[in-house]
Amino acid sequence: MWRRLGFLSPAISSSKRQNRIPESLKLVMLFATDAVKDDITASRRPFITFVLGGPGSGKGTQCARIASAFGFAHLSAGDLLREEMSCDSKKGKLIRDIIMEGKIVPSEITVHLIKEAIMSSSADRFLIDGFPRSEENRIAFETIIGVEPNLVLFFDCPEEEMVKRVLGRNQGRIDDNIETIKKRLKVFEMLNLPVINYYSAKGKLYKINATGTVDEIFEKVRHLFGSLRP
Ligand SMILES: Nc1ncnc2c1ncn2[C@@H]1O[C@H](COP(=O)(O)OP(=O)(O)OP(=O)(O)O)[C@@H](O)[C@H]1O
Ligand SMILES: O=c1ccn([C@@H]2O[C@H](COP(=O)(O)O)[C@@H](O)[C@H]2O)c(=O)[nH]1
Ligand SMILES: [Mg+2]
Repeated sequence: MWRRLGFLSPAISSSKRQNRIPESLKLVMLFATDAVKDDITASRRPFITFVLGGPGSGKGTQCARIASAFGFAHLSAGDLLREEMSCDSKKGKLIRDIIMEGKIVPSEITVHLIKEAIMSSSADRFLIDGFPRSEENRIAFETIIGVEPNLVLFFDCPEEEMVKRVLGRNQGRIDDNIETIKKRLKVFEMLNLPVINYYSAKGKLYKINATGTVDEIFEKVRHLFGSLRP
C-alpha cells in the first residue's frame, strides 16, 4: 500500500559538501539553548509532517486538502518567505534575489519564520510544506526548534509533468519561468534529495506517486493520514 522509499538513486555525490554549516548559523545554533527550544516544546509537542517534492509536484495543492480533511495547520515555507520578501527591507530584497535564482534562503531566516508561525498557532499538528530544502536546513530546524518530524511525505513526480504544472500555474510567482524552473529542478536534485534519502533511512519517509489527478493523489494521502493515530 504505502511504499517506504528505499534509497533513491545516488542523489548527488557532492551532497556531503552541503552539510557544511556556515559560521553565522553555527552561532545561532550555539544560542539555541533548551530555554529557547522550550518556547515550542514546553507545553506541547506538536505532530510535525514535512512535505517534500520538486517544484510543481503538488505539495501546496495536497497540503490544502490534508489541512481541511485532517485539521492540520498548513505552513508553506515558500509562502512565509514570499510574505517576508514583499517587505521593502534588505532582508526582503535578499530573499527576492535568492528566489529569483531558485536558490535556498539562509536557514536562520527560514527556520525563524517557521518557528514564529508555529508559536503563533494553537494547532497541535502542522504540515511544513517545502522545507527542509537541504541538509543544512534540516540540521538547523532540528537544532533550533529542537524536534524532529514525525512523518515526511515525498510527492514523487516526473520532471516533465512538474515543468508543465509550474508553467500553467499562473499565480504571478517571480520564479515560475522556464529559466528559474530549470535551476529549481537542479537545486532539488542536488540539495533536497539528500534530505529525502536521510529520512528514508530513518524509516520516516512515505513516497507518493504524484502523477494522476488531484483527487487520485489525495486518495492515497487520505489513506495514510486516516491510518495515523489522532
Ligand atoms: N495532480 C495534479 N494534476 C494537474 N495539476 C496539478 C496537480 N496537482 C497540482 N496541480 C497544479 O499544478 C500547479 C502546481 O501545484 P502546487 O502549487 O500544488 O505545487 P507545489 O509542489 O506546491 O509547487 P512549488 O514547489 O513550486 O510551490 C498548480 O497550478 C496546481 O493547481
Ligand atoms: O525552505 C525553503 C522554501 C523555499 N525557499 C525558496 O522559495 C522558493 C519557492 O518555494 P516553494 O516551496 O516552491 O514555494 C524556492 O525555490 C526557494 O528559492 C527556500 O529557500 N527555502
Ligand atoms: Mg508550493
